[in-house]
Amino acid sequence: MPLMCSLQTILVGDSGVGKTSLLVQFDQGKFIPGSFSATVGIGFTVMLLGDSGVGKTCFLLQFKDGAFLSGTFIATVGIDFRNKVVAVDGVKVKLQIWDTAGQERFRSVTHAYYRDAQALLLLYDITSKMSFDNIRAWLTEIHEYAQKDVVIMLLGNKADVSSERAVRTEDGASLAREYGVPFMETSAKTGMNVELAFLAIAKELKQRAVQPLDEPHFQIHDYIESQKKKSSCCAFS
Ligand SMILES: Nc1nc2c(ncn2[C@@H]2O[C@H](COP(=O)(O)OP(=O)(O)OP(=O)(O)O)[C@@H](O)[C@H]2O)c(=O)[nH]1
Repeated sequence: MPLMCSLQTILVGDSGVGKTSLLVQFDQGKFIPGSFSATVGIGFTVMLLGDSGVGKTCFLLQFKDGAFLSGTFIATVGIDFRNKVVAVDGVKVKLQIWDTAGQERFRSVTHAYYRDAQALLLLYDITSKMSFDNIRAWLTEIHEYAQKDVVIMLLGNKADVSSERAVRTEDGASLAREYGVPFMETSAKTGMNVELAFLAIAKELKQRAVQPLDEPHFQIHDYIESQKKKSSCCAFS
C-alpha cells in the first residue's frame, strides 16, 4: 500500500492581506483581480461516502463547478477536498467537502476523518445493486467512527441512467426511513438534486449552529420532500 500522509496548513493574517488569493493561486494556478470578499465566519465539513464508482467525485465537481466529468473513471486516492460558499437565508456558509476513496484499501485512511465531519452524504449507484446492499455496512462504519449527532443523507446517484436501474426508488426510500435519514435520487451528470443535497445540509447545520431556541426548527426531511425533483418526471438520456 502506498505511503500517504495528510498535512493541514492554516493561513492566518489580517482581512485583505491576500490569504484567499494565495490559496486560489495554489489550488487553481490563477489570480482573480478585484474579487475581494471577506471570507465567511461560518463553515462546516461535509464528507462524501459510498462504494468506489458510485459517483462521489463527479457529484462534488458538479456542485463545485457545474460540470460533469464523463469518460475515464479515475478512482480517488485516499481523500481530496474542495470548498464552496453557499448562501443560506442571506448568510454565507462555507462548506469544506471531503471526497473520500470508496476502495476498501483506503478505508483505514478515511476512517480517521469521520470524526471531523458534521455531515455525511452517503451515495449508492441506482444501477448497482451491490453498492446499495453495501449501504448497511457503510452505516455501521458511520455509527462506529462518526460523531453521534452527524447529519446523514442517503443519495441514489446516476438517476439519469434509468434504463439500467437495479435499485427501485421505493427501496432507497424505505432504507432511509429505517435509519431515519433523508433520501433522494440524484444525478451528477444532469445536476438533478445535487445543489439541493448540499443546500439542505448547509441549512440544517447553520440552523443548529445559530438559530435561537425559540424559532421553529428547520425540518430537513420536509424541506427535501418539497424541493426535490423526482427522477421519473424528467427525460434522461
Ligand atoms: N451516467 C452517470 N454517470 C456517472 C454519474 N456520476 C458518476 N458517473 C460516472 O461514474 C464513474 C465513477 O465516478 P466517480 O465520481 O469517479 O466515482 P467515485 O465514487 O468518486 O469513485 P472512487 O473515487 O473510487 O470512490 C465515472 O465514469 C463517472 O463518469 C451520474 O450521475 N450519471
